[in-house]
Amino acid sequence: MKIAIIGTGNLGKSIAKGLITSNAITTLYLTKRNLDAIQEFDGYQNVYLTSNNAEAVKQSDIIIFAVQPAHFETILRDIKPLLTEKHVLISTITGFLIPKMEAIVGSDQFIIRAMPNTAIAVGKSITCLCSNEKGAERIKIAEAIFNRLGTSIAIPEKQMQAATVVCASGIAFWMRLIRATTQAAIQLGFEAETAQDLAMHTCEGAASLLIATGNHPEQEIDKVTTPKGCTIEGLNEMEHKGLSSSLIQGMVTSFNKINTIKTEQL
Ligand SMILES: NC(=O)C1=CN([C@@H]2O[C@H](COP(=O)(O)OP(=O)(O)OC[C@H]3O[C@@H](n4cnc5c(N)ncnc54)[C@H](O)[C@@H]3O)[C@@H](O)[C@H]2O)C=CC1
Ligand SMILES: O=C(O)[C@@H]1CCC=N1
Repeated sequence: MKIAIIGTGNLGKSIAKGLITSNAITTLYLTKRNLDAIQEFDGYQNVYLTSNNAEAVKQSDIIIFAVQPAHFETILRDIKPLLTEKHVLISTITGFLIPKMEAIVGSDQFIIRAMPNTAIAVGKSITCLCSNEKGAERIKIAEAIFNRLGTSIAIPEKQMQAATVVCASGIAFWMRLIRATTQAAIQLGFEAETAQDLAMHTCEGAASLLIATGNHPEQEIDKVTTPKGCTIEGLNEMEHKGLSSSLIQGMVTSFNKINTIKTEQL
């Protein structure tokens, strides 16, 4: 696959790492205005670094946009004359709706929106996808790419904002939980490095159990909570302090914020 990433920042770099590691590319063009920050990709076979978006678009079939929302419209207008029937446009841009993209490049383009997260760098992103009518003909290509870099799921565009909070921002939420459990482990006597190992592998184990079994979290909790034991004592104390409520309220607040920000201000 000949892929270009337009805007190789935090997310673009994560996607690039995933694509390179999984050998998913024939050629990969990475664009950024200042190339200093992406020199780590210099020297990989068939990976080209450039600040010339037009060049990257001309040389590629699949164009993944990962710029800040405020920059996207200008970039789309600039590359519009270069688009041909080979191009599939995949936008990761938060809050930039398909009708707005169609108004710029036309509804006859293959347009897909993807909401991955930074775990794409290690092939573990859950990526939500939606497309315009034309793009539905190419959604399989997007699924093929993102399934190599984790798991993908097709959703209606109206759920993309919620997917952003749950999956993209979700990485930050889970990191904070891992950090908090690490701090607790240190207080309980582990060295910092060991404490983090214990916290992150336990987190991975919990998620893997649910993925492998399809069980509900409470089924797995029931297996751990010995009557009158330490687990239920700790769990109930966390709930008295508002653990579940705090997470739910935080995510709803995050969602409300996304819905109030105009694309130009994001
Ligand atoms: N960071 C994340 O975890 C996620 C981000 N997103 C979306 O992805 C987009 C990018 O987010 P980040 O990577 O966090 O932002 P970022 O600011 O780290 O990266 C954007 C990159 O685009 C480059 N850029 C700006 N103008 C350009 C141009 N004209 N040509 C080429 N490159 C240009 C910038 O130099 C920068 O490196 C945003 O729209 C965000 O909503 C979506 C899901 C997750
Ligand atoms: O925090 C943000 O607004 C963006 C959207 C998802 C990840 N970063």
